[in-house]
Amino acid sequence: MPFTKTQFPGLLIFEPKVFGDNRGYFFESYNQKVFLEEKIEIDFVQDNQASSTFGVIRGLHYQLEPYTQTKLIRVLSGSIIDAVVDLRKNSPTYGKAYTIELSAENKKQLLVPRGFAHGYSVISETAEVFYKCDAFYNKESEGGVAWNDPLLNIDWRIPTENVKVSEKDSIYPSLENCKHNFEFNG
Ligand SMILES: Cc1cn([C@H]2C[C@H](O)[C@@H](COP(=O)(O)OP(=O)(O)O[C@H]3O[C@H](C)C(=O)[C@H](O)[C@H]3O)O2)c(=O)[nH]c1=O
Repeated sequence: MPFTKTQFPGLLIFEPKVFGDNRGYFFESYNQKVFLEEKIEIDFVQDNQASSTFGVIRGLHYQLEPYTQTKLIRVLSGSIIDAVVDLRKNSPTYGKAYTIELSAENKKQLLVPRGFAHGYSVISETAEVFYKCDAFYNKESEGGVAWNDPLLNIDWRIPTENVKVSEKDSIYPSLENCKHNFEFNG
């Protein structure tokens, strides 16, 4: 079964079957049939790709309704610590953070439902991250939570004294002061 549940409802680890041989490997990085077999029906509409160097943190970001995004995240090269925070107000894991190492080597993917803030740190020299989204980018609906919120206590596994973040990522509020939350649909 290519999907592994986490303690966070709807947050799944996806590990497609990898076909290795003396040339290298092949795998279907996404196949709608595999998701539909598990009753996971997502209409992805946008693919994103970002390259970052060691010590970068991007996040923790979300988009507000009606532009909330489900994301399927994987790493094309290098390694990241992928982090999500459950912002679904009635979820049993509301306010909790989850982290996982995603890498070109482990070929793991993370399926992040709508209602989570998402970010990642780069723990290799460089990392290229690719993710599918089921809603379009909408700058005006962007929001975020502080990557260094002490209550979230995310272990980014990089030295944070000289972390590389964008200007907007250095001014997002802590979760406690974040005025946004989302519906939880079980
Ligand atoms: C996200 C996005 C950005 N852009 C433009 C806007 C900026 O001119 C430039 C860089 O955007 P930003 O600094 O917001 O990129 P990230 O910091 O990687 O943002 C992402 O970081 C975390 C990890 C996420 O999960 C989100 O997908 C997204 O918020 O790309 C676009 O044109 N389309 C897009 O979908």
